[in-house]
Amino acid sequence: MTLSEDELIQIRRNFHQIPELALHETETHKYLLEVIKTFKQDYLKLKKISELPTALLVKVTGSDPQRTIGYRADMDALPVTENNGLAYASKHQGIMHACGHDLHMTVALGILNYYSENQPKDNLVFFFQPAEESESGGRQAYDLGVFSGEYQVDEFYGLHDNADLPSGVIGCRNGTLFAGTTEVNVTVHGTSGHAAYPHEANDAVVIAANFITQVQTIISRNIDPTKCGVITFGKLEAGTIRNVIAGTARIEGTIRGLTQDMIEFIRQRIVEVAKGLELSFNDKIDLEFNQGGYYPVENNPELTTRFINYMKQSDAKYQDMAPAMTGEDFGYLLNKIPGTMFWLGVDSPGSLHSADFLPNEKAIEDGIAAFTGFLNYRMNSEEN
Ligand SMILES: CC(=O)N[C@@H](CCC[C@H](N)C(=O)O)C(=O)O
Repeated sequence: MTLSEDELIQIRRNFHQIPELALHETETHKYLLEVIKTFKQDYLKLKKISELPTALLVKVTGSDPQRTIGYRADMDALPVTENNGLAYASKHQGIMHACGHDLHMTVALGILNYYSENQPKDNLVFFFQPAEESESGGRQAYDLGVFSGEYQVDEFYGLHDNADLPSGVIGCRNGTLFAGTTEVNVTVHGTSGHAAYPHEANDAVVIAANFITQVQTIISRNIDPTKCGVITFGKLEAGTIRNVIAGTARIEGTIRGLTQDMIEFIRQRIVEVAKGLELSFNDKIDLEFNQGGYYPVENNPELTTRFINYMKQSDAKYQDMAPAMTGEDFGYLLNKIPGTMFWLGVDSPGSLHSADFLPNEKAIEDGIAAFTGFLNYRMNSEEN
């Protein structure tokens, strides 16, 4: 049975109530299986990955396959406490689908549901991917070799919802769509002591404050203003009480650039700033960098031109986009397999990753219609 709009919205709300952090998506995985079991099974084949147990691959066997087309939907949520007063709010304290992966999975299920009823010409592989926000689930799956044999994918597609685009609008661009990112962890080792005797201690809070301010000058003073770079420290922890000088501080952040060269440049300058602070404060600063699979998201020219041309002449609402500084480990998959990532507008009052993120659920149907329309054209048009 084809899922109705109300059923799809209910599915998204069910996902919304059970958000789980990267690599812990067990309830989500179980619910995905529950939903997929209600679909007609004739053309479907499910594959689990023992080393990545929350992931799920679903193959739809084509009637006369020329190729295998992959579609990825990410599954994980964020450590954010929801602030929307919803009847279907998160049941998991302090965790929220603040990046819309509940909606991504629902769109994927809608597309899968359609092709479970209407056998596609080409083979399709749906990849429900854990750990997009951290831990690089896409990269892990690829490196485990899951996209091989009958799950080998010739071209890959995936969407991300966009809070600022009108609901249902498809946004895309050829070339770089998203930045590459690298996670950075900083541990400042000072010496603790009494608040009244700062000269006998080495205050890690003061060093951390200097580190953060100096590192921000990399963006404002070291990079060409016409090129894009971002450094954000989203987490800072130090100390235990007001009258004890903190001996250590821990800072966690992310650096971003539209090219790998920019990421490398920012990384190198952070190392230099840390060395300078070690000299001036006589402390020790440990740095850890981890790019994982968060490569710049590079859309394939040929496939993306076809995708954009289709969207422009179809019933879909389409908008050309500038590159964004969001990251995605779909960048790793697109580095290995050609494909296209695109935005789906959800017109949310709160931004992505905020406690107020609230996508317009009407976008679910629009996303399904736009992408199934594209797939039917890709698979059946003479000129392809
Ligand atoms: C779409 C989105 O918001 N993605 C995340 C990806 C995180 C990458 C990595 N963990 C990092 O923080 O650099 C993003 O924050 O852009």
